[in-house]
Amino acid sequence: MKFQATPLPGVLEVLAEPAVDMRGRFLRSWCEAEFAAAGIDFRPVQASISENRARHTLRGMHWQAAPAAERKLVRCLRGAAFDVVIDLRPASPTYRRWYGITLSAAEHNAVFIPQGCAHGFLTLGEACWLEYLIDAPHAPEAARGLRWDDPGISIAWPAAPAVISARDAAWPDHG
Ligand SMILES: Cc1cn([C@H]2C[C@H](O)[C@@H](COP(=O)(O)OP(=O)(O)O[C@H]3O[C@H](C)C(=O)[C@H](O)[C@H]3O)O2)c(=O)[nH]c1=O
Repeated sequence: MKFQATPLPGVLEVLAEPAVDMRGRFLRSWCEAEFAAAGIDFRPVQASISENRARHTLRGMHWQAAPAAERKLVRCLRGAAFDVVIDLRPASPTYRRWYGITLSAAEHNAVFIPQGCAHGFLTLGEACWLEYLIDAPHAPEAARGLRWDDPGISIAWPAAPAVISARDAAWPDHG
């Protein structure tokens, strides 16, 4: 796997290096040693799958408050999604900046999200599934969010959401 920096410090695109033969592809989706060699101490304790039926389903923008903060590796297992990370680390030079990346099952690219960043995505087709590898146990009481169309963040989504949960539609601006 290859690790590519993004404009947000610590947010990385992780590119697969599939072994391709006449049967198909085999690719390493996570490797403690390869992450460590890239300077990333990432040991997941939870793997989750987000199955989304409709095109332009939006989930986000979420993060977990300390001490339940998470590092996440997110990839698309089916279809494609516009995936967005927002830097919410006050000491970061890119504080309150966002970065978007298209994740697809065809590319098998992934995005590594450090602690202190909000995450969300918009599906780009029907039947879009994403997999999360997370390095902290789920803590519902630590869930935090900001609205997907926060004017102070101004994410350039490819489309408005057609499907969004009431909770996600009701998050406040980040202020
Ligand atoms: C997030 C999470 C949820 N769950 C259970 C709890 C609920 O019974 C169910 C759905 O949870 P929720 O509605 O919070 O899921 P999303 O709205 O998709 O939230 C996620 O989507 C955004 C885009 C994220 O980046 C986060 O991983 C996460 O906030 O899965 C778990 O068991 N473990 C988990 O880590």
